[in-house]
Amino acid sequence: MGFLSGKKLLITGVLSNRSIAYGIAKACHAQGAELAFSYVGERFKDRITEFAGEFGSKLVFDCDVGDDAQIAKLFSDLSAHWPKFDGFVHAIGYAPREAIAGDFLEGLSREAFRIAHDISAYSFPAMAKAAAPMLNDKASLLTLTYLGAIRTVPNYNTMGLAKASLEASVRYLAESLGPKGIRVNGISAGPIKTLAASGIKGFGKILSVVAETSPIRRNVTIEDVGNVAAFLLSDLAGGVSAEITYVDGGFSQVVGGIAEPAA
Ligand SMILES: NC(=O)c1ccc[n+]([C@@H]2O[C@H](COP(=O)([O-])OP(=O)(O)OC[C@H]3O[C@@H](n4cnc5c(N)ncnc54)[C@H](O)[C@@H]3O)[C@@H](O)[C@H]2O)c1
Ligand SMILES: Cc1c(CN(C)C(=O)CCc2cnc3c(c2)CCC(=O)N3)oc2ccccc12
Repeated sequence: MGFLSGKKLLITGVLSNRSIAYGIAKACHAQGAELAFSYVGERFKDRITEFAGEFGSKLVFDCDVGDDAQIAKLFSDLSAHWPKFDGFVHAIGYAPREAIAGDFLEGLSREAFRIAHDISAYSFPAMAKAAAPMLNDKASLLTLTYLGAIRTVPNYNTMGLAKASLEASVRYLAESLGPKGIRVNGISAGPIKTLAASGIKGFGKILSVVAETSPIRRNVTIEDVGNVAAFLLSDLAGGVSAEITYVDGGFSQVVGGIAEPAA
């Protein structure tokens, strides 16, 4: 009997078996959770249906979080299977490419800023608002953020601003939903080679610097993130809310460039 037995959880953001959301789904399934999935793009339906099958689930829904009607439809369709459920994972992030490369100001535009904040930040409270009437007490909401929200990470640029907003939404959602017994948290994950990381200039360098600098002297994996996510989604974390938990091997706590590189 896993520590998520009896929990019904919606997982967004599974795009490949390297997705952080895939690691989270795997860990939650291993602890006995019942899972549902959302994805974006009809062309991925078969792939996501296959992933869901790996986790004993047939519940897959197409939802572009940039469209309020699709968010509403996601939860009305889900309610046909799950009148009530126990939480969701928001593993969604996007900014136009020019907004996450090169000089911050050169890549800055009102449209790129709007899109980054709409998809990467607004979508989390928007999903929470739509899901709230269906959430059991002791439900748990979780989003994924990055160090670039609080520290300047070269090239992360407008995504850093969106993640700062996302992290603030964790605190305000926790305040709004807490009286209903619902907890809201974030995981700030270290860099992981996923599709969202592909094509990022200098990503390889970021990975190697982190592997050399972080106290655990390695990069984190989607399994590392998945295990902490499963904990935060469970009643074991009943006393944790409005919190950003770092799953980055301690990297964010070390002043770079001073420690001896790993032997
Ligand atoms: N990979 C990393 O280094 C890293 C580190 C810290 C945080 N994160 C965050 O983790 C989360 C998951 O990203 P990932 O690294 O697993 O990459 P990924 O590409 O596997 O997942 C990103 C997901 O966002 C989804 N998405 C994008 N636009 C969407 C939209 N309009 N509607 C619905 N879904 C949409 C994609 O379909 C995809 O499933 C993101 O929030 C990302 O910012 C990633
Ligand atoms: C780490 C790290 C990441 C991974 N990460 C934490 C992320 O949050 C990735 C976010 C992301 C958002 N939008 C897009 C893309 C990635 C690539 C494809 C695209 O067109 N748009 O991205 C970086 C960008 C610059 C510097 C570091 C990083």
